[in-house]
Amino acid sequence: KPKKVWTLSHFDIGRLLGRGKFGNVYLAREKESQFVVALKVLFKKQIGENNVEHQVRREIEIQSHLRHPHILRLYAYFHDDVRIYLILEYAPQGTLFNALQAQPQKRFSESQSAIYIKSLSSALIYLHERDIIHRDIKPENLLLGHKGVLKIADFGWSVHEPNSMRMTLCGTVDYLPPEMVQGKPHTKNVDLWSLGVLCYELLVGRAPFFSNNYDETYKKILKVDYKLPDHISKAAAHLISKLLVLNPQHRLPLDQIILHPWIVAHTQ
Ligand SMILES: COc1ccc(/C=N/Nc2[nH]nc(C)c2C(=O)Nc2cccc(NC(C)=O)c2)cc1
Repeated sequence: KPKKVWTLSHFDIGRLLGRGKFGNVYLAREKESQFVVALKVLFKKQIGENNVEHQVRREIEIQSHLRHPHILRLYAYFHDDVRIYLILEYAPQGTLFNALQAQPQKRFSESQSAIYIKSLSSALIYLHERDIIHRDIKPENLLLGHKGVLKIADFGWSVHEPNSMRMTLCGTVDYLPPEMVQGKPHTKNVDLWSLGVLCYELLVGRAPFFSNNYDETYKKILKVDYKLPDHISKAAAHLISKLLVLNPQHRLPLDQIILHPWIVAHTQ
């Protein structure tokens, strides 16, 4: 099927959805079909200045071929002299980061958390089968579609609210696994660690190794130094303890995560 060449004139541009380091995300509607999308605008100048052209190309190449219910679609892309435009699936309920903040106790129930972890695990199985790793699964990079269906939405450029305090110049370090903190090469098992960090954060409302400065956080990560509040069930605590494991090879594999009693108990 010949590739359609898209231009900005094919779209009505709507409100700003969020800001990012390399550009902003706007609600948009394709004029002919009235199909609603999210249009992410990346500035070539910033991309050039930060030497991430190759990363942009690779991320677009990967993302445009992925088809999974829990991975945000990249439908197409186009560019002009100044910007690159990504035509992305629109997820109406916004980021999981925002949804977490909106919770009365800033945390989700065990059932809701298990549903999110199962959705993510199935997306990661799909990605790992294709040797795609390190999808940077933190709440800022996860979106909620119709009916609150979770979607991995990162391109490697986490798009964040202007006020998401956790953003540092290179993004939050809370989710880094020990091997990456030590600058060792990372394998797909980094995703298992991040899944454990996310599971903790969804249930508790803060990251397991959170502290006020990088060095403190790094120290805690390398010692796997975290505590679980009493309200966390034994089953959830068990799953987290099988993911926040120093040795990447000893982390619970994805196919066993979706069969874990805590996941099974909450997702039928
Ligand atoms: C400010 O309140 C909002 C509520 C919902 C949204 C929905 N965004 N949905 C998206 N679909 N596809 C993409 C890509 C996006 C997206 O990037 N959203 C986005 C980006 C940065 C920040 C936020 N903020 C929130 C609160 O979700 C959303 C965006 C903003």
